[in-house]
Amino acid sequence: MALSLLEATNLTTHQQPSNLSFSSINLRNISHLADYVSNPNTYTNPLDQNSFYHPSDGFYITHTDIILRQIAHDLSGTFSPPSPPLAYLRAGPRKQIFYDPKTTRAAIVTCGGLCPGMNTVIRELVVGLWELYGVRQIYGIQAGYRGFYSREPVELSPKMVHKWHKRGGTVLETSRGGFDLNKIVDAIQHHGFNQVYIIGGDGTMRGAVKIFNEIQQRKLHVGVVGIPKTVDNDVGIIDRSFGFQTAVEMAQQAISAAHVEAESAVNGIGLVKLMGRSTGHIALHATLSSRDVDCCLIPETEFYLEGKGGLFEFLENRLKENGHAVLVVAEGAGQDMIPRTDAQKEERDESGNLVFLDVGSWMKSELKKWWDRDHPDELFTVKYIDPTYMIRAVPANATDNLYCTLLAHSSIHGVMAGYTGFVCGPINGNYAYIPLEEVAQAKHEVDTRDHKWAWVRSVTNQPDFGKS
Ligand SMILES: Nc1ncnc2c1ncn2[C@@H]1O[C@H](COP(=O)(O)OP(=O)(O)OP(=O)(O)O)[C@@H](O)[C@H]1O
Ligand SMILES: O=P(O)(O)OC[C@H]1O[C@](O)(CO)[C@@H](O)[C@@H]1O
Ligand SMILES: [Mg+2]
Repeated sequence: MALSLLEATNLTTHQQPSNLSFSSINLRNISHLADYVSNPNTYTNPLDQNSFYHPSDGFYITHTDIILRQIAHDLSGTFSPPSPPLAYLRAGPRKQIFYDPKTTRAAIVTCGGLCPGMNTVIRELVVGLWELYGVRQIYGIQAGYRGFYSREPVELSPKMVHKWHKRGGTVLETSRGGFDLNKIVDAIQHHGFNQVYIIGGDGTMRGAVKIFNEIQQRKLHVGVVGIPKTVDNDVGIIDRSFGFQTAVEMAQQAISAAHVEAESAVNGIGLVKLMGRSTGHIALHATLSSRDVDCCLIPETEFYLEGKGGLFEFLENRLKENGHAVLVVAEGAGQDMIPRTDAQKEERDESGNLVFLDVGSWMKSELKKWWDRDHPDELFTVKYIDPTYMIRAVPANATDNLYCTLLAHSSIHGVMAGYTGFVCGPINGNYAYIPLEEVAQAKHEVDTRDHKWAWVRSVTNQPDFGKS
């Protein structure tokens, strides 16, 4: 929705800041309960009475507070960001809310794979709803989407969740599959939930869009918010997903171990497989942080093993020069090179995601075959480390914990203000409300044409596999 700036802000001309040079903005519309529930009641934000807050001028965020998606601009005009510039509503407490805390019943669910910080988000949703808004009916849905209709909700309180941020995983439990739209929305109605907090990855967000649409269809006074969780960092629009930094930090340990093993062997190769189904962000960031890596393979770039410019030639040179090499492979890399049986071609997990073969084991065996063929009389060692679940089944580090807290509180403020069908996340360091559908469709892949991937290649000196 493109609005003129004056329309978007309702400012009179004399109030318009004189140095504002955007003639219009593309402010992404966030659905609101008032769009389809007739005459919803409104209340003054209880933060007004909260002795810790003392809301002063500017404390409450208004519908005129926006976050711009694109903050880098080229004044020469060589690089043109989208015009009109994309903007999102800024997250934060609103003066007027659309829920009576006494009748608010919130449900929290976690879906998909684990990610550091899930428990922190749950904890902070509970504590935030309780302490900031005085909500007392807060429930955890167990075992993912299927838990809405197959398990009894668990009542949550600040006392109960007090230490959850110290624990990895999700105390509520999670699962894949089990998405039955009607059963889920029926259960939401049956339990009288009027706020639903959905923590999950791309698949979860696609499910959340359907729940939100169905709730609108049924004209229910129920707010739906998605809190993006993905250790792979593959959710688009937001700066990064929570838990990602923790995972990268954990990956360092595996890379260091692989390096030590490789260095301590004759012609030693340390091979590390890291998570990343369709994106190589963890592998890329771990490589850049570690500097022990000689080659990083990600799903976004193809590679080949044999011949000129191939991986084996590169490793051979590395072994000649240094006596050892470290190879990092994202789990989704090279999947089309691994032979699959017909049954394996069809294998899917409960959510319908293709089951990947273990690229690390395959690579280890290919490396051995190559060396035995080309250097039958020389020693050679491949040490394969697969820290897959170790990097995501840990509690969040301090930075991610803080991030989870702000994310949870910003989500609560948005829902209490009547917004629905949105995702909360940081854009250029500021928390914003983004339409759920937009996030469900956006994908965040490694851009192999940008400077970060060039850094990886310059740090490792790895081949470009015929790309340039
Ligand atoms: N297109 C879809 N429509 C409705 N529900 C979906 C859809 N895709 C996935 N889901 C449901 O969302 C839940 C989580 O999906 P999935 O297993 O793909 O994990 P995810 O949310 O992508 O998290 P991650 O991949 O980061 O672990 C599952 O219950 C799955 O059934
Ligand atoms: O074994 P699980 O629990 O299905 O999770 C594995 C998947 O989860 C992810 O971490 C995404 O959350 C992927 O990188 C990986 O393919
Ligand atoms: Mg996913």
